[in-house]
Amino acid sequence: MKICVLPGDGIGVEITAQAVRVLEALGLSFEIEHALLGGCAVDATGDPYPEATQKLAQAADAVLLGAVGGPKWDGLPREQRPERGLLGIRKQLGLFANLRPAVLYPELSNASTLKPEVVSGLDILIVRELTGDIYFGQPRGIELRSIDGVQQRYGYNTMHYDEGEIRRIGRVAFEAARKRGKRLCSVDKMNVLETTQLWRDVMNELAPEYPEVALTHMLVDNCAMQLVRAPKQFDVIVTGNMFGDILSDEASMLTGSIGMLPSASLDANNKGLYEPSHGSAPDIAGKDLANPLATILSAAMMLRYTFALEEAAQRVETAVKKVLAQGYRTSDIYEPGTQKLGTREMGEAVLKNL
Ligand SMILES: NC(=O)C1=CN([C@@H]2O[C@H](COP(=O)(O)OP(=O)(O)OC[C@H]3O[C@@H](n4cnc5c(N)ncnc54)[C@H](O)[C@@H]3O)[C@@H](O)[C@H]2O)C=CC1
Ligand SMILES: CC(C)CC(=O)C(=O)O
Ligand SMILES: [Mg+2]
Repeated sequence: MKICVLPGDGIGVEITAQAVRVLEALGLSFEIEHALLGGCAVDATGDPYPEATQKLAQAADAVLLGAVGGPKWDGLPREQRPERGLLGIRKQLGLFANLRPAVLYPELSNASTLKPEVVSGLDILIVRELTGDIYFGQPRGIELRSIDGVQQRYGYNTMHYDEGEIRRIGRVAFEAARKRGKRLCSVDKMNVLETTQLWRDVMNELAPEYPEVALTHMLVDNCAMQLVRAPKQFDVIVTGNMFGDILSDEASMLTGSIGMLPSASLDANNKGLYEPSHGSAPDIAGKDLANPLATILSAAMMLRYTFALEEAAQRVETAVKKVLAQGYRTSDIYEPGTQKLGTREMGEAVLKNL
């Protein structure tokens, strides 16, 4: 069982260290190797996804990732940006299915930005397509063009999906809904974007194969509103890469913090990359303030999806629940009456409960 760990940048280093300790404490025979991705890789090699990392990631059964990016690298040419390394590994490993569970732990009811009665029992799964859409579409660029006789900078990106890409993520979402609450909401912007008209058509074509799942559709702007109005109406949400990126950050706050939202990015054979849904949080990096629970819960998803170690996954998830029940909190989910811990201490509290 080979795991490639890519801490990345900013808080990525601090939070993956805690998740690795948890994995090691399980007493399973993992071979764990570390490599560079993102800004740290640019600094060391000039490439956000260097060849040595590619080899390790391809040879591993699973990848555990922290986060990449930060202001230090913002001025670089687009191809050298840390985020290109992240898109690169997702594409190269064929990780088209991004599962982002937004689950409210009852202890965090007051940390949610919504009233406890609106979020109690919240359990949404966002299924985000991860290797297509406008994040990958060609052509793209910023160039000088003559427009209305004036030389101007012109920026452009291309949104596209083929029906095969939509069908395979649709199947993942229907299967997930079948195993859960049997409700699937497909989110698009079909009223203005042809790409997402196709998205809706393909979802409708798949529906007869899953008669036990109730498929509905929602425009993305309405979905953004409904998530904060009445989030419990959702069971599984399936959407494209960009909409899923945005909606999952929004959904994270219903659970108390983006530091609580794990993710699994899977290929067709459940080889996976596991990472928290947040970024490198430069504002708190290096201060021992970051919440490591999203990364630890991502490691639990790794145990479940890639290694089929359901019992070990549940051990980790139970340890996280116990830590919250014992009143331990990092700053992002702190409220009076609870005990504030740093990143490392929170990792230790999980370890003690394993
Ligand atoms: N998967 C990845 O590697 C991602 C990378 N990024 C990159 O990260 C950098 C920063 O992006 P931002 O827009 O600031 O998003 P961010 O997710 O890094 O941070 C947004 C806010 O959430 C807080 N936050 C994030 N994770 C937290 C945690 N575990 N515990 C406590 N608080 C946490 C941060 O302190 C910040 O206030 C950028 O370079 C961006 O491109 C952004 C999103 C995902
Ligand atoms: C490079 C970005 C697409 C990363 C991100 O925000 C995400 O995957 O959630
Ligand atoms: Mg994001």
